[in-house]
Amino acid sequence: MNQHAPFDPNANHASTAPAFLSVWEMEAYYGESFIVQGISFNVHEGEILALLGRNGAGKTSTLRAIARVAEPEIRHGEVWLDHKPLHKMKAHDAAQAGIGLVPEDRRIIQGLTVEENLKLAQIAPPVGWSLERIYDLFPRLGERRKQEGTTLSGGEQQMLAIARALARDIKVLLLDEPYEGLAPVIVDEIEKTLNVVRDQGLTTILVEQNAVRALNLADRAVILDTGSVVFDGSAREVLEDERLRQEYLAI
Ligand SMILES: Nc1ncnc2c1ncn2[C@@H]1O[C@H](COP(=O)(O)OP(=O)(O)OP(=O)(O)O)[C@@H](O)[C@H]1O
Repeated sequence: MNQHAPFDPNANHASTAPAFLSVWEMEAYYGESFIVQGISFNVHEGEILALLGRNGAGKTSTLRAIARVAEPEIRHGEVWLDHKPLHKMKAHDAAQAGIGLVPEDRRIIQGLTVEENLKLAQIAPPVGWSLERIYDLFPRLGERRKQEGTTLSGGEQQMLAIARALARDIKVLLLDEPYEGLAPVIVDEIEKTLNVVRDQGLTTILVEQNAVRALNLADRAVILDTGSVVFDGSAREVLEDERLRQEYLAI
């Protein structure tokens, strides 16, 4: 796309389905370091997009830029969510517009129970899933609703972090390495919940080191390498392309 052409959030960079979240020629910087180098990709409503690439490729930076947290700073390009210009917003407004970022460190609030963590997420409208619906999806959290959140196991804390995002009225879930450090059986449980979330129409961007797991779950994949998009297509295509897997994912 021409850099000077007016941006059309309905235009498609790589697919025929209408875009729900559009990243267009986004450049992002930490200070003077140019980390995300003018990337464009679309995410469609109700899909799981795996955002993959080697260490340092720029995956976390891309999620952070979309969520408009303090750094990295977007200095060129646009990000649109359901016709709203995220690139013009601060993190709080991006969250209000429907971004639900679950960072790698999960940020469970100390001194609060599971239920209090969830209720805190619902303190400002618009409210998302009810506690009842959340406990249906995550029975482990329902059983531990009175337990302090920081005393949960790593997998339970990851579930709480995802549940807390769902407790708000979000449109897109941004997950940064949700499987890190978790036993395969817990990863299975989290995958099941992500499938349910997709069935309910929510859109997810999944950044994950475990690329095989992510590709088996995702509908589409975008692969980054040194801050640029090197692949944008179906997840199955990546699984079937040995060269792509070896060159960019080392699998
Ligand atoms: N706060 C920061 N200040 C300066 N540079 C940073 C900062 N955070 C990340 N970077 C740099 O940005 C580049 C991309 O990092 P990023 O964390 O986005 O990559 P990643 O693909 O998520 O990597 P990983 O898979 O290892 O988590 C790296 O070179 C990293 O050193």
